[in-house]
Amino acid sequence: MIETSKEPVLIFLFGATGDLARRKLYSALYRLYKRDQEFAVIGLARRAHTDETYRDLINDSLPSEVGQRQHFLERFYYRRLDITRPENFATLKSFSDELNERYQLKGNRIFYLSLAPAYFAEAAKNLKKSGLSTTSGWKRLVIEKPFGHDLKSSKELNESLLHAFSEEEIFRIDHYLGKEMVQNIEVLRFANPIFEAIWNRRYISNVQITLSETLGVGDRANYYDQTGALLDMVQNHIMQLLTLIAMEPPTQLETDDLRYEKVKVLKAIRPMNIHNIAEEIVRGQYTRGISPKREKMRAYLNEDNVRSDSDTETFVASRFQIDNYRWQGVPFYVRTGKRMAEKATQIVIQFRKLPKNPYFHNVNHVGPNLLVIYISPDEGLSLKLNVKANGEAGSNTVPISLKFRNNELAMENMQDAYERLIADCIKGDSTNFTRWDEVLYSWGIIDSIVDSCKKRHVPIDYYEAGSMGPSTADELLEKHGHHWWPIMHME
Ligand SMILES: NC(=O)C1=CN([C@@H]2O[C@H](COP(=O)(O)OP(=O)(O)OC[C@H]3O[C@@H](n4cnc5c(N)ncnc54)[C@H](OP(=O)(O)O)[C@@H]3O)[C@@H](O)[C@H]2O)C=CC1
Ligand SMILES: O=C1O[C@H](COP(=O)(O)O)[C@@H](O)[C@H](O)[C@H]1O
Repeated sequence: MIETSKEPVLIFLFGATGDLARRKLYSALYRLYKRDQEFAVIGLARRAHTDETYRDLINDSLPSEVGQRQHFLERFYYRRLDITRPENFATLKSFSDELNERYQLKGNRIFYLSLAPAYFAEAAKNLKKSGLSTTSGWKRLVIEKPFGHDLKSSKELNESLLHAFSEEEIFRIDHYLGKEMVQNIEVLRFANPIFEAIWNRRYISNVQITLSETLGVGDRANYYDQTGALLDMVQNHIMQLLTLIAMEPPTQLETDDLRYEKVKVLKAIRPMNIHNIAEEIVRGQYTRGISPKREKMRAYLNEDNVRSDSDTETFVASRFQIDNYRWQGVPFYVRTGKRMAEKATQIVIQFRKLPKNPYFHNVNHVGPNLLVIYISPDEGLSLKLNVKANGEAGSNTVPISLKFRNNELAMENMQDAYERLIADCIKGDSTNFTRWDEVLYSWGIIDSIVDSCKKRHVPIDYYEAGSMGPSTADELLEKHGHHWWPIMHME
């Protein structure tokens, strides 16, 4: 049983009618409620709702098997609010004091900004101006991604937030850091001395990080068409996974020890420039295609609210190089995209070949050792080895996999990413949230890509919806003597 702090809290949920709230946040709050977390929620957005119709909306967002809904729903209240109107914030003050008394919430407050990023700074400013962020308990600001749209805007955003909240009170959420197997990377690496010995350029040939999605842009084109895969997925989730794989062992597992090590990796990633960009990155966009379920899928350009001449990338593949002792010369290949053949998040660590292959007569090819970290939908690990083929001559080998799989029952009872991160926020534990300097250095790398792509006019390569991306993404690895490992499965 996972321990959550029982500190009660009043949650101000901005963007209460939005996609993220409906798809993830209400079910995460339900699970926290089931673990006896005490809270009340004021849902905030512009459209008209009464408390009752808001509770209906939440009810509809919960999975069908959820029981005991009524008591859970009763702690949700709705107030109409436009972020751009400070007077709307002022009217919340007496209501929040009333809820604080009614539910004995000790003045503790979380302001969760599940909003378009353009509103983050204004929301923080109005929270301060209205006095809502002054409270007798603790206060925390949870801020969704993306944190700015480039280095300059992220610095401006951070400065505005700091007028109302301190760095310790700002929880920049990256839901990948709440995933079970992402949190397991640190344990796998630092609790197993056998890996520490070989986790470096002498034994590792390359690292491959894949975040593939089958979904298209859906109804989020207003956001996505301005953003693209590089900013939506690489700047945050992929950079975080890469730093967890590449960081040095921290001396302790305290919040800042881990984050310092992650920042060191980000500082060592080689920025892109106009001379190398065309070699290091592939930008793709999906055309129409057929889904694995044989359904027709539209091209990105035909999706609702996408500009008809949009050159937004829905796929990115790139090679990153880390200029430090441990990783010099080891490529970190990453790829992510919408409308790909399969939904999967996995990391493959490919070890170097034998220095000399004594099994060259072997009928089977002696493949490299692979450590695969399955993040989703499968959760587990596998280590690919070569062993003697049963009953055959000793020189004949077969590949086998040693596997660990999170068992399904355990997975059902496990916290999901949002639940775990909201619980951490209530506890005041920011280990799995992004510190400001992580954001800063990550934007530095992304800016170098965006600027170089513009100057070199890196084109969009088209891929059929339902495929694994454009063929140029394969060529990106082939020219370095590597290839993408297909998505692997645990069974
Ligand atoms: N959806 C997802 O899968 C993910 C989203 N995120 C991030 O979460 C955040 C929210 O995304 P998402 O839920 O998809 O966005 P949506 O567009 O679905 O929702 C936006 C919410 O903001 C409200 N809103 C819009 N304008 C105002 C305003 N002026 N004043 C007050 N409220 C306003 C909307 O309600 P109303 O129109 O009624 O005002 C709605 O509730 C974004 O930062 C996004 O990047 C992060 C990871 C995944
Ligand atoms: O942050 C985001 O993540 C989701 C993918 O998350 P996952 O947990 O389902 O892998 C992505 O669809 C969305 O575009 C992006 O904003």
